[in-house]
Amino acid sequence: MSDPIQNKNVELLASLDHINLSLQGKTILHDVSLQLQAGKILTVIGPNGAGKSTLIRILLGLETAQSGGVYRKPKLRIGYVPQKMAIDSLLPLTVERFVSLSSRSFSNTAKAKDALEETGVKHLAKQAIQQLSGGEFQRVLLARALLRKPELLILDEPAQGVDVTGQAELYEQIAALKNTYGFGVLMVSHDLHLVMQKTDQVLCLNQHICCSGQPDDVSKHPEYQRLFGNLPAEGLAVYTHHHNHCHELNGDVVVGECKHADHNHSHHEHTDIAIEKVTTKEQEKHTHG
Ligand SMILES: Nc1ncnc2c1ncn2[C@@H]1O[C@H](COP(=O)(O)OP(=O)(O)OP(=O)(O)O)[C@@H](O)[C@H]1O
Repeated sequence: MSDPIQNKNVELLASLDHINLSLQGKTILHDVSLQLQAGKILTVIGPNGAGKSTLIRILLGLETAQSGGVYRKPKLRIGYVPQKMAIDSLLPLTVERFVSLSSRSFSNTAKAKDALEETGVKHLAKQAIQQLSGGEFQRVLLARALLRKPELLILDEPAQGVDVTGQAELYEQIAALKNTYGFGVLMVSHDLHLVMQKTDQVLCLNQHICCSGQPDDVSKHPEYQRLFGNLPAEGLAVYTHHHNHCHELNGDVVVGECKHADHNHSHHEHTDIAIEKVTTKEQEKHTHG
């Protein structure tokens, strides 16, 4: 984001400054800048393979950019809700224990319960972590992140596996928690319409920053329109691809073997529209195909 901070009173928590990263000869991020401020929600949207998770990894210090600057406020406390987390199905682990284990004060289950209450899943405290639904698990991960008393909360697709009503509630809750605690939020999302309502700034990423700004402005931007626009809100389903199949470039599901080794990403290498209008029939194909 090239705009300078307008309000000097807003606390800068972290920033990326003209970040460039290539991996195995492929550009992953090109000249990406952003600023994260206390009390503000920045949402990064972009098609699969756009570099959203990589951008988070750079902010967290897990990946190093080839050029550009990364700033984190000294001793910045970051709460992180990952995109996915594998938990051993045989591990006897209650929700309460899972949350308290990840805290520095791991013996304090009272704090874990408070955090679970804040995210609306206290009633699940004694349940086995493996038995949770997708939406419940995301709320447990959110509770776990809150225990760190974050100044910056980073969420990588927090609403995956959550139905539309649940997604709206989750974004509502994140915004409410942000208002209560005043932390800054960086969120990666595919949920264009829902996310727009709760975010202060949107950054549309596709290796480079296609456009950024306030949600209303971004949604009218030609680059945003090219990537996500001209699709009616009604009947539009944007979903994360956890594939057991491949697509043709036109979006059709390939019957038979995938041509590419990495079929999770290969079909997203083109830079045009990478979201699909899913009709009931197509959804059925995805479910059963
Ligand atoms: N270690 C690596 N080596 C080579 N390429 C990589 C590596 N890690 C990630 N990539 C590639 O970088 C690109 C960006 O990946 P990233 O996970 O950041 O995208 P994303 O926007 O989060 O995608 P999604 O929405 O599918 O989660 C992808 O094309 C991915 O295949």
